[in-house]
Amino acid sequence: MAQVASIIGGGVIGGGWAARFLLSGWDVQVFDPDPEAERKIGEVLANARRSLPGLSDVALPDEGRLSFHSDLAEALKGASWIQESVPERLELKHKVFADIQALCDPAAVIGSSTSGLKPSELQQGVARPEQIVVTHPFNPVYLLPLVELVGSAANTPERMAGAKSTLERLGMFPLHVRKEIDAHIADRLLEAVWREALWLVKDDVATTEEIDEAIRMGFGLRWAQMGLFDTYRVAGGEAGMKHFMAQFGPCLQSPWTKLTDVPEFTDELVDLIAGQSDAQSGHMSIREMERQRDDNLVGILRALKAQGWGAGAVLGAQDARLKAGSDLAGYAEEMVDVSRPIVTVRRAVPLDWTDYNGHMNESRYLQSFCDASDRFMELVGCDADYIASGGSYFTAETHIRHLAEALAGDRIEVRTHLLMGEGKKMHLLHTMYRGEEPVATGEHMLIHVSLETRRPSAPSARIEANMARITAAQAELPRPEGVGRYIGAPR
Ligand SMILES: NC(=O)C1=CN([C@@H]2O[C@H](COP(=O)(O)OP(=O)(O)OC[C@H]3O[C@@H](n4cnc5c(N)ncnc54)[C@H](O)[C@@H]3O)[C@@H](O)[C@H]2O)C=CC1
Ligand SMILES: C[N+](C)(C)CC(=O)CC(=O)[O-]
Repeated sequence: MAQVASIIGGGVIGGGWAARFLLSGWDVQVFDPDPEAERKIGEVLANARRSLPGLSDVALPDEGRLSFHSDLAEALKGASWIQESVPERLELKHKVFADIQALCDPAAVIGSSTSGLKPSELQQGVARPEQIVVTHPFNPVYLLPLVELVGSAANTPERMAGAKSTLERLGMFPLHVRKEIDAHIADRLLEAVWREALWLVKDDVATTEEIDEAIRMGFGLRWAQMGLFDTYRVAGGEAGMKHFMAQFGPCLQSPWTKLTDVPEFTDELVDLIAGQSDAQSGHMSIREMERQRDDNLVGILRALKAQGWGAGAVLGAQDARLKAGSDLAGYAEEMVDVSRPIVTVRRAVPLDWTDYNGHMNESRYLQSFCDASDRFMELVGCDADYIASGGSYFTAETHIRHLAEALAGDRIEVRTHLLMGEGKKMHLLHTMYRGEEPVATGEHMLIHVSLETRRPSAPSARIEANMARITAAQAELPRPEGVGRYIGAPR
């Protein structure tokens, strides 16, 4: 049975949490007095569905059930995680916690999305302080892995460990903030940069657009992958951080920054900033900007995943977790039902696989079929150890047919039919499905080779035996439609 998350407050951040839980297979129950909450969450979810599933190279669990409740007790029913995301006002959060604790399971975690309040402040005067922890996420919650996990002396190590493990299973990176402090770690940094930026606009040094260019064309890109200290260590040259500090430390004493002075939010300043911001990007709606942001983030995150670095390493670990729990894990020759086409790929179409036509680019069909061939090779015994011992398959010929369009976020499955597996030859027909609709076929002839001579060679006896077993098991299957087709209108 799916686990249940209760989302209390479904605005920008609550909506993002709802998407993160739902697409990770949890049932989600929302409580928000705003009559527009259902529509707003629906729009956030639409963006999340096209971006989050494709971050993984393995299928996410089936989506959970989403429901909206006007009765708080109903929204809390069965919830093992309760995420509070109401406006940032301490007295409101206290009232909400009192209402929640009167009705919820005392074993459930109550996570607060607060950007700045300390857990000990949130816990003041509540019935069960130990139940409440800060779980501060980053927008968009469904894509960014960071969540600052902050407890107080009232929270036991067991409760903190339990919360951490749940967040990890959601594909997030819980950063344990060891000492509670106003605004945790990340918002302290963000506030400092924001304060400086406001001064630069107020003093007419730069426009909002020029400041954004200064970030996204340079150090913003660096920060996405190495953060502040590793970046500066490298900037110190061969002598590293000590040299960097000796060279640039004195600048901190000179008036490079306005530090903690806050410009007064006069009507004039608000109009100046909002006016420049409208001129900069007012031609796009907020939803359009969200989609552009998501496209960019998915590209960056997937590039980092290929490097196994930073946030990309978190994605890689999540993929490994999802794969380990699926039928596509490891070498399972005896466990797989080979009497029908074998599932060799199950995943969603990533945003960065789509092209100017708004659908999956043709190169990605080949990539998926290549992944399917790799999985099939593994199943017959041509796994990593076998390849390291010097034998492998090369693809000699490929024919792909496109039958329907696959769009970003679509869940696709490749089922593989062994048409012939004898001696050096392995003839495969992969069919890609969305649900039960065939989207494409890929017919491939692979030849077994010696990686030493780079010439065709006989496979191992085990591979031969496995291919014979699968050929026999699939012999009764109807010959798949389209096998042997060449380019041209069917005759
Ligand atoms: N917007 C941001 O960039 C981030 C905000 N946060 C934190 O998340 C929390 C929520 O912020 P946002 O989502 O931005 O605000 P928001 O204004 O978009 O959403 C707040 C939602 O709470 C609902 N609400 C008000 N009273 C309620 C009640 N008694 N019970 C249930 N729902 C109620 C409102 O109808 C609204 O939908 C704040 O604590 C904020 O500091 C955390 C990370 C980033
Ligand atoms: C502006 N903010 C303080 C609400 C921002 C955050 O808390 C985190 C974020 O997503 O930038």
